[in-house]
Amino acid sequence: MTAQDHDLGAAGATGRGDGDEPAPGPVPHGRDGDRVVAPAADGDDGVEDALALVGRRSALSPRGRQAPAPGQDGQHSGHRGTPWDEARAVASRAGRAGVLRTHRDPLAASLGRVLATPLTAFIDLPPFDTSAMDGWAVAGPGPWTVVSGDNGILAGQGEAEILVDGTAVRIATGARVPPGATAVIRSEHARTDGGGHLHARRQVIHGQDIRPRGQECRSGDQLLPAGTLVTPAVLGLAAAAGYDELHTVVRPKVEVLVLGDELLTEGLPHDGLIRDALGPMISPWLRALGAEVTGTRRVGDDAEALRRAVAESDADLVVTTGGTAAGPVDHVHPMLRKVGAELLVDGVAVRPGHPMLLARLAPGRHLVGLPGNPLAAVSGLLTLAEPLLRLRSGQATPAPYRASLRDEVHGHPQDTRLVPVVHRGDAVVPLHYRGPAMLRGIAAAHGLAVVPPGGGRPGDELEVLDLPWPPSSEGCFT
Ligand SMILES: Nc1nc2c(c(=O)[nH]1)N[C@H]1C(S)=C(S)[C@@H](COP(=O)(O)OP(=O)(O)OC[C@H]3O[C@@H](n4cnc5c(N)ncnc54)[C@H](O)[C@@H]3O)O[C@H]1N2
Ligand code: MOO
Repeated sequence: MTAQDHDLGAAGATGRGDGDEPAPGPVPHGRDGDRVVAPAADGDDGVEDALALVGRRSALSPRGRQAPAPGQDGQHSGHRGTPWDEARAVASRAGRAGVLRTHRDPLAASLGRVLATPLTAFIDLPPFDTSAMDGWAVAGPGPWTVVSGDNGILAGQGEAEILVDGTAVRIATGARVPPGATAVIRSEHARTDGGGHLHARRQVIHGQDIRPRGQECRSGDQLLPAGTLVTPAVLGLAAAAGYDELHTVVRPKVEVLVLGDELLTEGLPHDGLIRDALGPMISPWLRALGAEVTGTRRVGDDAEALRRAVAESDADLVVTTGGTAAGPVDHVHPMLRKVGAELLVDGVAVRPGHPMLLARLAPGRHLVGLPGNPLAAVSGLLTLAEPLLRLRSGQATPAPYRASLRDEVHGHPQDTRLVPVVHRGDAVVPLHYRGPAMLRGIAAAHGLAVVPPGGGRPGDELEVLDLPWPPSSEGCFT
């Protein structure tokens, strides 16, 4: 396989008291030191909205600045973060920066990549007039004299002799229709008599059951545009159209760094330690978004190990999990400052996940910092990593998709909310268990509804970010 550089890029809460529902008053849930006193039965810890309502942030664009020191600037100095849609636009622009690498590979190796150039028909399809049924090719009106016995014309044979008017020949599905034939009669719609003649049992229409040459496409027609994801069906079409290899965009290389000394990679949580939920989740999710994940490394809460891992990485995108806030071992901001990164997005006005960030490490190389709370990490994945990877892997941008909300979802006063939903008929239904530290809702979800500040009421048409895999079942937490 040859890799070549191509410049394409330059080119539920249904009122069961989920704790993430803000209350109408100034502070929704009481805080007790580190403990948040949430009103919820099945919801989350409520911290996000409590923090929002005490107004931690002012509006301050991070664009063009180096990473600030925690407590000195950035997300911990009181700014509210980049509006959600603006953050996605910045991530898209980051994904467009630089050059897309493309290559030509055999069909099977191209599955899951994106077409770098349109799929154009080399030939007419079908390439010849083809019988659509097993039966008889006939010429002119019947009855017809049968001109050959045995199997007649089979699929895969060269061009047959001209069929003269008043004659019929046996033909198989997929065989070339002989010149002169005017119709194909299915075997069950015809009978032969003892005298070697064929009689139709029903009316014969000119051209019936013949697939004419070029019915699906003519040579030179565009079958699929650049930017199309190569699915199994695309492989089939490409093969039918005569392709042996496909010209696709090289998947961007992504490395995942999982932060946190409290994380276990196996067994049951114990003694304050918990299982790493993001290591197993982020890498396949990134693959589903079009990335080639080169590895997932656990770097603990070691500031120097994190700096080294980022400085030494040759990935197009580094994704970190955890350590985005201002705790004593939250090393992402200081590390970005040390490696001279430029913060493009430093906090987003979205719940959960507001400490998420996007930084430029070098021209065409970026870092997405996902917050450690697992649903907040998903929010960061879809807000920042998804648009960046979509552009970086050459995928076409789908039109935003909206669906009607079935049940009310309370809004955050200023921020967008991303709420796990399932599709039910024409509507989406919000799921429970959607607190920032919970995965139970998203694991059953078909997508995330984008709930604007102020909330959504039944019947509102909300944008839905579908998850990059087919819905498996109806969610059971509505
Ligand atoms: N004083 C403030 N504290 C916090 C704020 C804030 O604005 N001011 N924001 C809160 C929000 S919102 C989030 S989200 C988190 C973000 O924290 P970090 O990105 O620094 O993440 P950690 O502190 O490392 O972890 C947070 C939480 O998530 C758990 N975690 C981390 N990694 C994993 C993993 N791989 N699998 C499962 N769980 C993980 C970790 O144990 C913590 O419980 O900060 C809030 N605090
Ligand atoms: O509440 Mo945090 O949202 O987990 O970003």
